[in-house]
Order: sequence, then structure tokens, then C-alpha cells
Amino acid sequence: MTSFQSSLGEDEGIAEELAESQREISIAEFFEKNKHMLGFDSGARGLVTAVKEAVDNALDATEEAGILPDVYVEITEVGDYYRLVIEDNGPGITKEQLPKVFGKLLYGSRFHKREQNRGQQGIGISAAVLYSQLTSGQPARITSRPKGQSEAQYFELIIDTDTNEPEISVDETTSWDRPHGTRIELEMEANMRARSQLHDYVKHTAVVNPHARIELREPGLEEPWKFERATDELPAETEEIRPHPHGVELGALIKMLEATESYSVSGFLQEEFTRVGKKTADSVIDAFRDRHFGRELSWSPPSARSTVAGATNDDVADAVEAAVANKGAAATSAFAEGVAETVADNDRLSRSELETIVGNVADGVEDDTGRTFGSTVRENATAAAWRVIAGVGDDGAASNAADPDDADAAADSPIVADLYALVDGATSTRKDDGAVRAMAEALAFRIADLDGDAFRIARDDLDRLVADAAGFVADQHDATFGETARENVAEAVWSHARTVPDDPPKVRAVAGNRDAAADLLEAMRGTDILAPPTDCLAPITAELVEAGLRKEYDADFYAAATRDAEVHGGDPFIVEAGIAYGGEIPAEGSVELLRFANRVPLVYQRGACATTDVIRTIGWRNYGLDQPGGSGMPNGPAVISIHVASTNVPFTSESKDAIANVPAIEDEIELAVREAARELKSYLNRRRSMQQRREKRDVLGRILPEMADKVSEVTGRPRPDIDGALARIMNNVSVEREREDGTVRLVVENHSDVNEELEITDIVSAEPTDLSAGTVVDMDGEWFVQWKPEVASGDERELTYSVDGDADFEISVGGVETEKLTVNE
Ligand SMILES: Nc1ncnc2c1ncn2[C@@H]1O[C@H](COP(=O)(O)OP(=O)(O)OP(=O)(O)O)[C@@H](O)[C@H]1O
Repeated sequence: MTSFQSSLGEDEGIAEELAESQREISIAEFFEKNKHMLGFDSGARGLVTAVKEAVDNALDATEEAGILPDVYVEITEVGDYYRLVIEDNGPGITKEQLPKVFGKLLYGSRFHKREQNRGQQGIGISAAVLYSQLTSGQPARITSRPKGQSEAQYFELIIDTDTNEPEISVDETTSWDRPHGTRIELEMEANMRARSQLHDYVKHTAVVNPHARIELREPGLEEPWKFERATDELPAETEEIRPHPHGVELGALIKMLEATESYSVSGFLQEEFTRVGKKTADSVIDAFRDRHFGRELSWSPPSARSTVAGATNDDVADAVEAAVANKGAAATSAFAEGVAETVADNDRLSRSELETIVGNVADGVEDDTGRTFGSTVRENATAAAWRVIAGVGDDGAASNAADPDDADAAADSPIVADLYALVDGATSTRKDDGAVRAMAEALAFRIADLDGDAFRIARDDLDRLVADAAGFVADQHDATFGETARENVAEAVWSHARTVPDDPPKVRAVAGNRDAAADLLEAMRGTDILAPPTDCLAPITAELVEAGLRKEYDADFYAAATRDAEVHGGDPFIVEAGIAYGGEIPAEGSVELLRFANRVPLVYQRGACATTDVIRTIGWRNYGLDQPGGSGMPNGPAVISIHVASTNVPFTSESKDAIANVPAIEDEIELAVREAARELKSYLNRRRSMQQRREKRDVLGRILPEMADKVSEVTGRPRPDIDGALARIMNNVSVEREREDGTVRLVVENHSDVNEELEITDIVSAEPTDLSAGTVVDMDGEWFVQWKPEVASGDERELTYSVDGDADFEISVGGVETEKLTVNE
């Protein structure tokens, strides 16, 4: 029994007793106890996290202000503690904001912005301040000089963990030689055991931020580490965007519906979401109506039915005529004929469409005859015509379809014939006619049971109804309609059904009705909408991903890929991947994985990151890398880098070490990596085939002369000329120089199966003349004779010039892999 339990009294009043010990916990208090969540679990880690938070902020702030970042990081040992200083040349922070930025958790400028930033939560730097005060008891010392101000502001502060508010001990103006920027000084209990992570973070930050100048001084370094700017170009400026309709969740949508000032759903969609204009809003609303109201089934008019005995087009006219009273013979007949003719012009009609037709014809007849056709007359006429088209009886929908058990009655039902055609078209030809007919009748019978005579039905209900009819048919007629057949039948009926003309509910009604909001959300997700704009993102670009790898890794091969933007949770994201292979990269052990999120290197929690998971699931043997057991991290001399850029990177925790397993992001990571890996594969294949070629050539080069000697010895004839034989056997391109008196001939033979474009340079020690095409350049007493011949597969070219008899030559051939080249000088 715990001491808490033993301290409680008798059963009665326990709740009250417990209530006394309940109290609110401030966020600062919470994180004071849960430092690990923010990446401050140890002294070694705490130092790296503090540097990371401050440098990320410095880069965010400078870039946002359009300033090329100049970031200075200094770590020194001060007695038992470490002092961390980070300075930037950013826009500075105003006197009013500064205490909150550093002295209040969850205070920042980026949380509500849909824009690519390193910072997201407004917690990073204040968490560093909290860690520093907890471990060293010292306040944070901050100097900041906003751009355009003559003096800087100096603060010393800690966070009051009870209230999560800054507690300021010093607040004064000071002079500072930087024209603008921010300097943070934190003391903390720390150690340098995580030096390699710190170095990785700084080095990789420099790699993906070539526009930044970064300097690091730390106790272990004799010379400061300086990363100079590689470009004066800032990353593309990002724009804030609204959420994308494909990415919001129900709760967020309801919140947006409650907060919007829009009255109509169309206005709401256009105002609050990116990529929604009038046309897209209309499509979403149609889909919303289909879900919210259901669709109206449609039927073909008598004129379109050849199989049904009974009803004809004249019956429509007669029915309408009978439904109209007191309008005079001429007007009544014009109206009835007009309705019947227009109905006959349509392949299929729903109740609402018929209503529109009747309305239009009535308007026309009113204009022509001066007679008024009021709403009751119109409604009566619609009902009368609908009875003929859909077979609705006078007493309502229930009689519109015959009992399927009564074959004679079924034959009279107009919608059975219609459904027969739909079912027949939607099922395979192997279904026998009896089964199709039984299905049509069973469906008609169930449709007849729908409320009202307009046959409104939601897609889910239609699916259920078809399944129910299929069950009936299986029982009674021993004919099976499997899942696919049922789906096809439902789809055929649904695709002929019509979106209803009803106005969608207004925003306020949708906000207050969870089911309606869910219908709207489904409609948004189901409508094709342009991918979100990418100007809110600043990808590194494939070119710079590759350049970054080239800068840091001396490899034989590099490849990179940038994907198009996709959406998760309403936020767009872009994935980029790069691969470096061979060269100086260590061949032993698994490949190195570099992970970046919004240009920030991720140095911890590699095993818990979506990037690592994806790399492990790819079958690397297909791409030419060794992968023991066919899964897991591949081995070999390779570095893989992955960058996820998003307006909201889903991290596994507040310490932002690892990317969460969001399927949409994982898919894109996989596609980006596979894109780069495909290039690696073709490089490795090429390399392997060149290797085999080299080996074959070496063997041939050894045995051909021996064979020639042997042939000569056996036959007693002169040794055959084997020049050129090697090139022919190897399918090589051969370049052979022949000299006769003062004439030099270069013979290029292409034995390979592709056309070749070569670049041949002969460096000659005397001036060449009479060149066949080509160019010649005099370089201090050496003449560079150059040709760029194109030689088709199986063809040969001759290049000639004249030169003094004593001249020396040196040839170089480009444009063909050395393994495919045979040069005989
Ligand atoms: N060096 C700086 N220069 C200018 N403004 C800064 C600087 N550092 C922080 N800020 C401002 O202070 C805010 C809070 O910073 P903080 O590191 O706490 O959170 P964040 O960077 O927004 O998000 P995260 O918690 O994900 O790091 C930032 O949003 C930014 O507006």
C-alpha cells in the first residue's frame, strides 16, 4: 500500500479528499519535469539541443527578414558549467516581445502560420532557457538590437515555472557593435560527449544552407570551424497559405466552420481554403449534396423504351392534359404537347428534372396564351407525367413496381424495364437472362419502398439495397450476384442518378450538425482539387541536394530527386532525396543516412524516424546495394540524404528529432529515394558491364598475340595482322594512326552497336597542314588538331592532315568510355 493510499480516510468523502489535491499544472512546470520531451534529457544532449534551437531561430529570423545569415556559436567551459553564446545578424526582437520569446513556453510567431519554417511550436528557445536555469541556476542573458535602432536592449531573465511567465532581473539599454541582431548567453550543466552529433548538426546545417555563414568555437577545436557562404542567394521566399481541402480533419473543419464569417458553404470553401475557386467550390457542393441529400434516380421516358408495352409518349400528353383544368382547350393542349415533346427529347429524367421541364413549358405557354399556370397546376402536371414515366400509382410510390413474385404485374412496371437494361449492362454476359430479370424486379420492388416518389437515395443505402436484392435473388432464383457484380450494378444505377437541385445547408447549419460536416469533409476529399501551391515551401532542389553531397562526400556517383508537392493534414510537403556512392565513402557497414526537415539536420532518434523505416523497407538488392536478409539498412559505400519540407512537419515529439510515420509522407519518401536509386542502379549496371568488358579485353589482349604466333608457327605463314581484331571482337571503337611520308591518317572504326560522337585531339610538335575538316590551335609550339566526328554504328571515318616527317604525336579520345576504346598509335 502506498503512503498516499494509507493517508486517505474512510471510503466516505474520498472524492472530496482527492479533489483537494487536484490542481492546475503550468506548462513550464510540466516541461520542467519532462525535459526529455524537448530534447534536454542529458547534459550532452542538452547542449546540442540548445545550439540547435538557437541556430534554427537565427536562420529563420534572418531569412524571414531577407538578410544573409551570419551565425556565431561559442561554447566555453566555465568552472563546472558550460557557457553557450549564439549571435545572429537577424532583425532583432523588440523590447516588448523579448521577455516572452525567451521567458514563456509556447510563445512564438510560427505556430499558426502555414509556411515552411524551422521553428513551429514556440517552445524551443524558452525550453533552452528553462534547462539552463534548472541546471546552472543562472538567468539567460539576452542582447537584441532591432534593425534601425541605435541602441540594443539587454535582459537577464528566468522563467517562473509556476506561472510560465518571464521573471526579469536586469532590463537595460546597452551599446552593441552589431547593427542588428540577437545574442543569447546561456549557462548550463553539460558535457561534450555528444560532440559528434553537434558537429554533424553544424556541418549538415551548412550543407543545406549554403547561403549561411556559420562559425563554431568549442573547447575541443584549436581553430574555429568556419563555414563560409557558398552562395549569396537566399532560399526562395515562402508565402503563407491557407489549408488545403484534402488535408483537414473533421474537428478542424468544424472549428473553421464555426469561426468563418462566410454565410454560404461555397463562400466558406473559397475564403478559407487554398486552391478553391468558384468552379471547384461548385464541384465540392455537388458532391456534398450527393452525400447529404442523396441523388434522385432517373428513368427513361416512354419514347426511349422499346420493350415496354403500354405507356407511350401520347400517354404523357394525355396524363398532363387530364391534370389541367380551366385553362382553355388550346392552352391545355399546347402545354400537354409541350411537356410530352420535351420529355421525349431526354434519354432519362429524374423527378426534379421533370419539374423543371414542366415549369419551363408552363412559362412558355403563359407567354404565348396569356393564361396563368400556377404552382398547383404545375405540380399536378408533374405528378401526372411522373406517374406515366416512373409508374408511380395514384396512391404514391409503393405501387410503382410490381411484386417480383407476380410475373404479369412485373412486366407492366416501367422501371423494371429500365433497371433490366442497367443490370444487364453492368454484369457479365455470362449472367443468364432470368437472373438479370430477377435482379431488376427485386431492385424495382425495393426502390418502390423509398420515401416519396422522387426516389432519393444515398450511395450507402443504394449499396445496401442492391445487396439486399442480391440476397433475395440468391434465395429465390438460385442466381448469385457476387461483390463485383453488386458494386457494378449499384454504380450503374448511381451514375444514372442525378444530383438534386436543393440548396446546400448554410455554414451555420453544417457547423452545428456533425453528420453534415462529415458529408462536407468527404465531399472535399473526394473532389479533384489542384495540389497546393508550393510557394509556401522552399525545397533545397535536386541540384543543390546533389551539390551538398558533392561538397561533403568524395564519391564516384551522385544522384538526387525532388518530388512534386503533396498534402498531409492540410499542409503541403515536398520530399527530396539524394544518393552519393563509392569513392572515399567507407564500404564497410551500413550506408549513412542524412535526415533533414525544413533544412534542419536531424541528429537523434534515427531508429524512430519515418525516413529510416522507409529505407529499411526498400529492397536495395534491386538497386545494386548489399542488404543482408533482403530488408533493413543496406550496406555499402553510400550516403542517402532525405529532406522533408513542409508547412507543418509531423515530428514524433516536441524535440523534433524524428519524422512521424505519416503514410502520405512515407509514400513520397519512398518515391523520391527510389527515383535516385534507379539512377544508382543504372550507374552500377554500367560500371559492372564496363568491368566485365575490361576483364574480357585483358584476356583477349593476352591471348590474341599468342594465338597469332601459334597460327604462324603451325601454318608456316607470316604472322597474321591482329591490329583491329581486338576492337572488332570487343565491339569497340578503334582509333588507329597511320603515317605515310608526310601524311597522317586517323582511321576511326565504330564496331559498337550505337552511333558514337567522339572528340579526338592529336597534339603535334610541328605545324599541321591540309586538315580534313577539324580545327587546329597553336599553343606555344604545340599544335592541337581537333575533330568531333560522328561515326554511325558499323561505320568508319578517316581524318587526315600533313605534317613534317619528324613530328611527335600524342592522341587523346573523348566521348567514349575508356573500356570501349582501342587506340593503336
Ligand atoms: N534569434 C531570433 N531573432 C528573431 N526572432 C526570434 C529569434 N529567436 C526566436 N525568435 C522569435 O521567438 C519565437 C519563439 O522562438 P522559439 O524557439 O521558442 O519557437 P519557434 O522557433 O517558433 O518554434 P519551435 O518551438 O518549433 O522551435 C519565434 O517564433 C520567433 O518569432
